[in-house]
Amino acid sequence: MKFSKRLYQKVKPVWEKNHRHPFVQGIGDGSLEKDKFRFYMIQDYLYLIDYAKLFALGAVKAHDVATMGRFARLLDATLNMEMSLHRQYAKKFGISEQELEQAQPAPTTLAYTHYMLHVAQNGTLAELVTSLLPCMWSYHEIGQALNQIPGASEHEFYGDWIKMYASEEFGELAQWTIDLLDEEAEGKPERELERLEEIFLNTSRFEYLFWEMAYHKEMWPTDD
Ligand SMILES: Cc1ncc(CN)c(N)n1
Repeated sequence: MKFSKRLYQKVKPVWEKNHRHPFVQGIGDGSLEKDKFRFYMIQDYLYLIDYAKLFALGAVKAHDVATMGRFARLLDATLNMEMSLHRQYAKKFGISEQELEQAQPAPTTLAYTHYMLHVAQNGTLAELVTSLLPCMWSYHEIGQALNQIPGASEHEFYGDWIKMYASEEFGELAQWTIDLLDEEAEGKPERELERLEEIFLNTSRFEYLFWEMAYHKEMWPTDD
């Protein structure tokens, strides 16, 4: 069995909870309150700034030029494809790019990105890829599921979000990352595979916390 399949089975209950989350369901049926999406979009923009850095670290840790090139492509796609969706939504909300970048990260955003950056800076290439994979893989899965709901991808507000994450282009990037992890995991001792499982579970749990944070618009408990 491919290692990615083993990981998928391990986190299935968490990913199912993500699919059922009211924020995700609300995007799918168009009922999500816009102020929740606005909060999410700003936090997600900050999240993606740090997330993009993981690909730069991946290029540093890559063993060959072809893999470096793939990480460069992922970095470019994050900054110029995925984040342009966020910039479009920001425009709809009347938020400038400068305001977006100067926003304050919520505790969950900070905790999630800092966990991945810690793993990426201190761990192996396999650990780095494992930490960033639930983000890409689970969003593509969610995008595809929501895309099956009649009319969802044509929704005047949330349709663009669904189309982006369901897209073939996004799916190819996710698949390349899955394949890289399967190659990197091959021949590793069980002790190291268990460490990868733990990382994959942690970032899958962070995905759930991120939906929760957005749904409840969670910031620091005090304003100072
Ligand atoms: C929190 C989060 N997780 C995943 C993705 C998809 N790259 C995202 N934009 N934001």
